[in-house]
Amino acid sequence: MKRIAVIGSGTMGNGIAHVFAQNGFPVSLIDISEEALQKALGTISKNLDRIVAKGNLTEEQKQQTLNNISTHTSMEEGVKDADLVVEAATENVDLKLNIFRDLEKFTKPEAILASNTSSISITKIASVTNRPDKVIGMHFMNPVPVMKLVEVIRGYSTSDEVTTQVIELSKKLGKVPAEANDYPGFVANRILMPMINEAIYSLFEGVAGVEEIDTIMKLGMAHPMGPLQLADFIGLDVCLSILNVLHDGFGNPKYAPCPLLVNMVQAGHKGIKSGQGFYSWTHGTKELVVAERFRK
Ligand SMILES: NC(=O)c1ccc[n+]([C@@H]2O[C@H](COP(=O)([O-])OP(=O)(O)OC[C@H]3O[C@@H](n4cnc5c(N)ncnc54)[C@H](O)[C@@H]3O)[C@@H](O)[C@H]2O)c1
Repeated sequence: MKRIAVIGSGTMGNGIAHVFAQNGFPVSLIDISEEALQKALGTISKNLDRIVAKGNLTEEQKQQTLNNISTHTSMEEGVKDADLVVEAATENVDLKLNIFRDLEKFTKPEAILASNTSSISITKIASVTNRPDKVIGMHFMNPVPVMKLVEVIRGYSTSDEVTTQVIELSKKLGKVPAEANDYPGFVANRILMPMINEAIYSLFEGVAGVEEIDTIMKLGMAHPMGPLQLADFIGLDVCLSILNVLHDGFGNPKYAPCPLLVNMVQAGHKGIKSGQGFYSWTHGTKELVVAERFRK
């Protein structure tokens, strides 16, 4: 696999383009918004500066990395030569199905089509193409240049050959791939989201406060941050939507989202992105201040 196309240049797309480009792959970065593309290039350049400052990359390698990236607002133009497309557009089923219908038309028939979706069925995405054996999940973690894991998700019809190719490619990026089958939440979110939901239930039922829950899980389990802080980072709306996918997909009440989470999202308290969640983020992300509502 030589030429890569990345669809969507937001949080994940710019990181995915960055790691491919830094590892010598020519990347077409595609977004419907020219502004998003320019922002992504700025973010990639800043992130590369950080790697240069640490002595892990030369200024020349930084330039080569940036030269490996071309930007496009036309999907047809951006994907025409791609051997692998990684779709990292907004998490919305209909939007992704439309993108994959277009990819079926605009890519070479042998191209592998991957999605970075957190929760949408790879099998469902594959069903709108004529090559379900070549459709696969490549679930990178945020921030992509830092996080080692790629959860490789096999749809119901994904071939062994394509899975092996994607696993080998992930290793070439310096990542550690781990294979999972396509069931709701795959592995990462199937385990993470119930933990976050249980933390929210513990708060909702008055078992402990925000700081106590996060301190217990952070220090007791050696997690880098507590589950409530992590939920604020991920976005409470994103957590709610993934819990709904688990709840609907398995029909098991153990995945039912905590009513407190539902209320917070309805009130627009979505975590860092809205400034308020379990913590108040109005002063930035350095200082942890428990949101007023949860102060004792
Ligand atoms: N943010 C995370 O922590 C995270 C982690 C793992 C996986 N994901 C998954 O990655 C995907 C992207 O998430 P994100 O957080 O980067 O979203 P984001 O909102 O930051 O970026 C999405 C980008 O997609 C673009 N876009 C929308 N429709 C498009 C189209 N038709 N063609 C091309 N571009 C289009 C938007 O303009 C935007 O720039 C989602 O599927 C999400 O579930 C996110």
